[in-house]
Amino acid sequence: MSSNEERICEDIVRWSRSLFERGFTVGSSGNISVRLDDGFLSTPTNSCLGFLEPERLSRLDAEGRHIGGDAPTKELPLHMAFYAARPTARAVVHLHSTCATALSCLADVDPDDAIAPVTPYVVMRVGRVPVLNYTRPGSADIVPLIRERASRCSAVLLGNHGPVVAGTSLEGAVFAAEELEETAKLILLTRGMAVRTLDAVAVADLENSFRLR
Ligand SMILES: O=C(O)[C@@H](O)C(=O)COP(=O)(O)O
Ligand SMILES: [Zn+2]
Repeated sequence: MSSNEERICEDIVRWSRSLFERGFTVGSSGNISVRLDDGFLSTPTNSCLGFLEPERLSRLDAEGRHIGGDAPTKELPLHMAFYAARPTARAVVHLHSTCATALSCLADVDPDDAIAPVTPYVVMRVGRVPVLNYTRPGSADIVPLIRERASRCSAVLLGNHGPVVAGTSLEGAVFAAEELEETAKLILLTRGMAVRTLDAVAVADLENSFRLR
């Protein structure tokens, strides 16, 4: 393993532990992958994000075939679909964070954008977040749904399941997943209240000035 790959493995372990310790995901839920120059690294299936070991992370070739480490997350089709749709994506983070998952279960959420632009930071970090129809966890049925949305959206909610966020770096994907969760919390906290959202001019200004693709 190159020293660069070793460093990325350490980063995956460190960010995963941080997310777990702050309650962004529990048990063995959630998974993370990173795109390398010649393949991918992912968290192993059934692993707890709080207790990963760098040498046991799954190694995949450029086509997503398992070539080393423990067996990869069963959500590999989902991760690979994001990378295919977003050439600039270097990392994908899937969590079962509570509030974003709650939004993914609500029948009256806008399926084209579950996260209203209530603060500037969510526009900068996350953008539009569609809700995809429910598919069984690990099923390749999610692939066409991701293909349809992911070139325009860096984050989605899997229906009745939870958030998935792609980023141009691992840190960026983690920050976006955290911001998505915190904004979902704000949306739930203010449900039924007269919420003022940012107008289209403000949203466009933020997207043009700050949005990472
Ligand atoms: O919800 C699920 O079962 C998966 O999406 C998940 O979060 C954990 O799956 P593995 O990464 O295969 O452990
Ligand atoms: Zn899941």
